[in-house]
Amino acid sequence: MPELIFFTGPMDCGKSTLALQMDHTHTLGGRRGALFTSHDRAGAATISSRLGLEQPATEVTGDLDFWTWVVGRLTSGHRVDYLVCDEAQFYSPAQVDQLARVVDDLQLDVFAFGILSDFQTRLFPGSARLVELCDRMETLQVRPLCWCGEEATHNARISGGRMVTEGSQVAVGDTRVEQEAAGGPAPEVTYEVLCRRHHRRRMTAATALAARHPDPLPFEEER
Ligand SMILES: Nc1ncnc2c1ncn2[C@@H]1O[C@H](COP(=O)(O)OP(=O)(O)O)[C@@H](O)[C@H]1O
Ligand SMILES: Cc1cn([C@H]2C[C@H](O)[C@@H](COP(=O)(O)O)O2)c(=O)[nH]c1=O
Repeated sequence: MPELIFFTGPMDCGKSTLALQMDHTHTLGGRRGALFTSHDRAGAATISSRLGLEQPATEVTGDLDFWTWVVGRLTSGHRVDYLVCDEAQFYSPAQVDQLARVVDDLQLDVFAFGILSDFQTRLFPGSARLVELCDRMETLQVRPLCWCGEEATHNARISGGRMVTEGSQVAVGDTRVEQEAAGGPAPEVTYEVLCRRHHRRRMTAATALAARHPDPLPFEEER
C-alpha cells in the first residue's frame, strides 16, 4: 500500500539527509521520484543536507498544486513512483491535502520531511495537517542534544545573541553551532535546539554559560 509518511524531528536531526538517502535508495531500486522543497537554506529549488549532499528539487511556492503537478507529469508520459517533500513545514494545509490525494488516488508514496513546531513552540500549519493526515509519523533516530545533555525537542530562535519569542513564523536560517562551524559573518537570525525545560526558561547555551561565569567586573585596576 502506498503511504504518506511524515519524518520529523527538531532542526539538525538529519531530515534532509534522510530525504536524499530515500531518493537515492529508491532510485537504485529502479523507482522514479520527484523531489520538492521550500525555502532551503542553500537557496531555491535545492534540497541540501549538512553532510554536504545536495540535489535539485522543485520549489514549492504558494500556487503549486501537487495533484495538478503529478497528473501533468503522468499524462505527459513521465513516470513518477514517489514524491520526496523536504521542508514540508512550509507547505500549506491545502498542499498537504493534495499530497494525501496523490497517495490515495494515484497510488504513489509520499515521503515528507519537516520540523513540527516553530520557535514559539506552535505547530506549523503544514506540519499540523501532516500529523492529521499521514499514515504514520517517524521521529528520526539521531536526537540532537540541548546544552544540558537532555534530548533537544524544541527550536529556539536567537537574534542579537538572545533567544527571542516574538517575530514572524518563517525566518530561514541555520543552527548557531553549524553556523559557527561553517565560519563566515554571523547572520541576524540563528537557531538553537533545546529541551523543553530550557526552552520554557529561555536558557540557551550562552545564557547558561554566562550564569555559571558571572562577569568579574569591577576589575582591580593594574598599577
Ligand atoms: N561533519 C559531520 N559528520 C557527521 N555527521 C554530521 C556532520 N555534520 C552534520 N552531521 C549530521 O547531519 C545532521 C544534520 O543533517 P541535516 O539533514 O542537515 O538535518 P535537518 O534536515 O534535520 O536539519 C546532524 O544531526 C549530524 O548528525
Ligand atoms: C524553528 C523555526 C525554523 N525555521 C526555519 C529555519 C530553517 O531554515 C528551517 C528548518 O530547517 P532544518 O532543515 O530542519 O534545519 O526552518 C523557521 O522559519 N521558523 C521557525 O520558527
